[in-house]
Amino acid sequence: MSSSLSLQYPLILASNSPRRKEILTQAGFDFTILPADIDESIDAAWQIEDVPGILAEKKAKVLAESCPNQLILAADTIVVVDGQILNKPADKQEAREMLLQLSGKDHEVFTGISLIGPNVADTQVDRAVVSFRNLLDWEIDWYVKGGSSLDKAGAYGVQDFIGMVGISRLEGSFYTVMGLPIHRVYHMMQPYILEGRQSILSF
Ligand SMILES: Cc1cn([C@H]2C[C@H](O)[C@@H](COP(=O)(O)OP(=O)(O)OP(=O)(O)O)O2)c(=O)[nH]c1=O
Repeated sequence: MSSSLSLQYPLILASNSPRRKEILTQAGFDFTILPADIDESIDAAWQIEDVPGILAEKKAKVLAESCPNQLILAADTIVVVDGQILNKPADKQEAREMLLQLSGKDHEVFTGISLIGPNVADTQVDRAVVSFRNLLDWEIDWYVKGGSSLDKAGAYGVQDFIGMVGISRLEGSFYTVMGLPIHRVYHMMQPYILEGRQSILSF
C-alpha cells in the first residue's frame, strides 16, 4: 500500500506482535509501535471470554497516560479448547502437546482489542471458531521443530504451515485468529479517519 489513511490523532500500536503490525499496515494505517509490557496473569474469577478484553485494556492503559492526544491500540489473543485457555507454549514439548490437544476438533479463538485516546475508551472482544482435521504426528513435529509455534497462543499460526494445511473450517474472521480483528479496529477508528468524516458505518 503506497499511501496511508489520514488520522485526526497519531496512532500507537501497543504491541510486540509482528502479525498485528502487518495487519494494521495492510489495512492502510500509519502508526508507531510502542510495546506495553504488562503482567498477563489471569484471575480465575474472570469469565474466559472476558480475558483478552481485560488484558488488551491493561496494555492500552499502560501507555495512555504518557501519550496524551494520541490513539493507543492494544490487543490480546487466547485460544480456548475443552474449556481451557492455551496461551503461548513455554517450550517445544508444550507446543507439541497443545497441537495434539487441538488436533481433530474445534476450538475458539478470542481476540480482545482496546482503543484509548481523546474521547474514546472502547474495548471489544471478537470470537472465531477453528476446526483442525486430525493432524499427523510428523506434521506436528515438523512444524514445532521450525520454531514458529513458540510465540503464538495455542502453539499455531493460522497463517503458518499447520494452519494452512490443517484447518478445515473457520467461522469468523481470519484476522481475529491471527491476532487483530481488523474489521472491529477499523470500525472503532472510523471517527478519526479524516477521509471518511461524512460517513457512518453500520456494524
Ligand atoms: C492463534 C494465533 C495466534 N497468533 C499470535 C497472535 C499474538 O501475537 C500471539 C498471542 O499472544 P498475545 O499475548 O495476544 O500477543 P503478543 O505477546 O504476541 O504481543 P503483544 O502482547 O505485545 O501485543 O499469538 C498468531 O499469529 N496466529 C494464530 O493463529
